[in-house]
Amino acid sequence: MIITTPRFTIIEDGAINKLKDVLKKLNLKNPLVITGKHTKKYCKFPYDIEYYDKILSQTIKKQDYIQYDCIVGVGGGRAIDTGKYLAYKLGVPFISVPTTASNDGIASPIVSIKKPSFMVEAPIAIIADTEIIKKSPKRLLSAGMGDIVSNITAVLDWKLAYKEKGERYSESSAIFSKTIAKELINYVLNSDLSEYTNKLVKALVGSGIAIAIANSSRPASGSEHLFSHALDMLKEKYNLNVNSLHGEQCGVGTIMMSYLHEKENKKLSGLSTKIKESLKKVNAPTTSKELGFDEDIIIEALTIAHKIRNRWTILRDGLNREEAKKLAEETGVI
Ligand SMILES: NC(=O)c1ccc[n+]([C@@H]2O[C@H](COP(=O)([O-])OP(=O)(O)OC[C@H]3O[C@@H](n4cnc5c(N)ncnc54)[C@H](O)[C@@H]3O)[C@@H](O)[C@H]2O)c1
Ligand SMILES: O=P(O)(O)OC[C@@H](O)CO
Ligand SMILES: [Zn+2]
Repeated sequence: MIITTPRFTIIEDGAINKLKDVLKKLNLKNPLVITGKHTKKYCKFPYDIEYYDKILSQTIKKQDYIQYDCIVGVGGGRAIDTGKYLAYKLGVPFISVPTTASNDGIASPIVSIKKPSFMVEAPIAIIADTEIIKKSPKRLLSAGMGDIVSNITAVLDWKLAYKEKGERYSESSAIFSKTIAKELINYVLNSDLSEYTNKLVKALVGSGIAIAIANSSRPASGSEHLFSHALDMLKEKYNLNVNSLHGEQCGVGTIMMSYLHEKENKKLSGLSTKIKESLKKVNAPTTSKELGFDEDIIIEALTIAHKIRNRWTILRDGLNREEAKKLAEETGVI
């Protein structure tokens, strides 16, 4: 198993201006920049630029990109994910330049733009300009909290799979991932949030690295992500016009899945409420209404989540409609 982690990680105001130095250190000379329409304004570099939706609308042919020796993703989750995917297809390194902090894709060795998500190499460098990220839409920064609290239930599910199914489990990456989430939750609940963005970026980078060390998304993706992926599936199935973000969906999923864990383990009592309070403090959604879904979609997502992928979690062989409805009601999600 080859574990790849970023060579350089820069998290500071003005970091984007160091892209040239990082390329030089890595002996990379001709990048292609992948970005989105709202974030092209940050790409003040002398390199070729393509929009991520153009890349996704066509079949990637290696010969069309032969002149580039790396890909640089500048933007939100989809821009970064598309750049990471293109780099994988071309067999060249990827440099992640997030302009917001909405999920841990900024550092993870995972491509989610194609379903199901799959492992690729970690970005060779992460350049997180906190000055730009701080100015990004607040809603995106709230969504990032959802992809961090997810680590709590992801690790609980991973431990359950180890105990009940003998699945491979890495204590070190589990503790790393869980601690990142607990630290951010405690900071959010006990502070004025003045350092929130900086701490969120570090947490998302750490979460991506925990995935790299485990060589699996297990430290950051459990039953709460199954619920989020189920919502994504239902959005497509029913052609729903709901623009909820990955992190927002995962946050609501974490409230419910931590409640299921709490019911089986007295030592966890109060966990779901604490998670909900931390999401509320950063204005992240905590109900189906705030997410934009009708109650019956939430219930249906809960009943199909366990089938999304072969990953053993607290959902075990799945909830029926009554159990799903009860869970969503008792946690205040519906
Ligand atoms: N690979 C992984 O580990 C992983 C994990 C979770 C999600 N993802 C990917 O992330 C996507 C979701 O990402 P998302 O929640 O960021 O949504 P998104 O990428 O769909 O939308 C983010 C929006 O915010 C805009 N934006 C970003 N930075 C901005 C800035 N500084 N100022 C103004 N606008 C800015 C972008 O242009 C975009 O319109 C998923 O579809 C998936 O592809 C990947
Ligand atoms: O493996 P998945 O479930 O796509 O998870 C990846 C990432 O979303 C974890 O935060
Ligand atoms: Zn996630």
